[in-house]
Amino acid sequence: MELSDDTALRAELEAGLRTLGLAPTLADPLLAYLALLVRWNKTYNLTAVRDPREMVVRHLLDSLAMVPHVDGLATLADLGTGPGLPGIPLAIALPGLHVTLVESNGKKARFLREAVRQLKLTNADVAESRIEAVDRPGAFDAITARALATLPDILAVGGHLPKADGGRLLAMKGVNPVDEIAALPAGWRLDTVTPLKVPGLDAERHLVVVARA
Ligand SMILES: C[S@@+](CC[C@H](N)C(=O)[O-])C[C@H]1O[C@@H](n2cnc3c(N)ncnc32)[C@H](O)[C@@H]1O
Repeated sequence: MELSDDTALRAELEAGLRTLGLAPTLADPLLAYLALLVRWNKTYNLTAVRDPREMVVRHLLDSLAMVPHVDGLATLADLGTGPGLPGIPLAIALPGLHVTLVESNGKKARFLREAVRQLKLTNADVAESRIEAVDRPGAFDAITARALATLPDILAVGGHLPKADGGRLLAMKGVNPVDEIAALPAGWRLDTVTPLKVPGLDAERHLVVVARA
């Protein structure tokens, strides 16, 4: 059965989208992305999460919980995006946002290019590169990263990418990372820490926003 025909999966995704205040019509492109991820994951090992139902919560809805914090930005770089998380769900939900998916692993980058092409995501591009080698200083309103590194380590490799005036790091974290916040490098300050409620997920989630000092 095609994933898009799995009515229980679709219902769970649509309910989650409603809870997040997002249009249930996003379920179609999101399920198309999920189908590609499930198919490629069999041979490419893109994510350890293999159950599509778990992917809906832990990948799609978790990424989309960021939407209110990204809405209104023009450019976002998703650092160490892996199979496109959170970047691809964000690009699907926010057509006015341009997302650059940064990933150094060749297999994952190949999947990303194929996903961008098949999903016709005109607002996303793939940078197959080490983050620290992305030569676009100050090009982005914000950078984001999920499951990549500590806040200081993310800034060490990607701190050159947010724009000089008002550029931010929006990091998805589990528990409130107080030790990482205390270790922020010079030139950066904590802006906000917002608990996120991901539909269907009990685990703690936080969005940490770090701004240029
Ligand atoms: C644990 S995965 C997380 C993937 C995704 N963000 C997620 O939440 O599922 C970390 C990813 O970052 C990539 N990565 C780690 N360091 C990197 C670097 N310096 N430059 C580019 N990609 C990097 C790895 O190849 C891997 O795909």
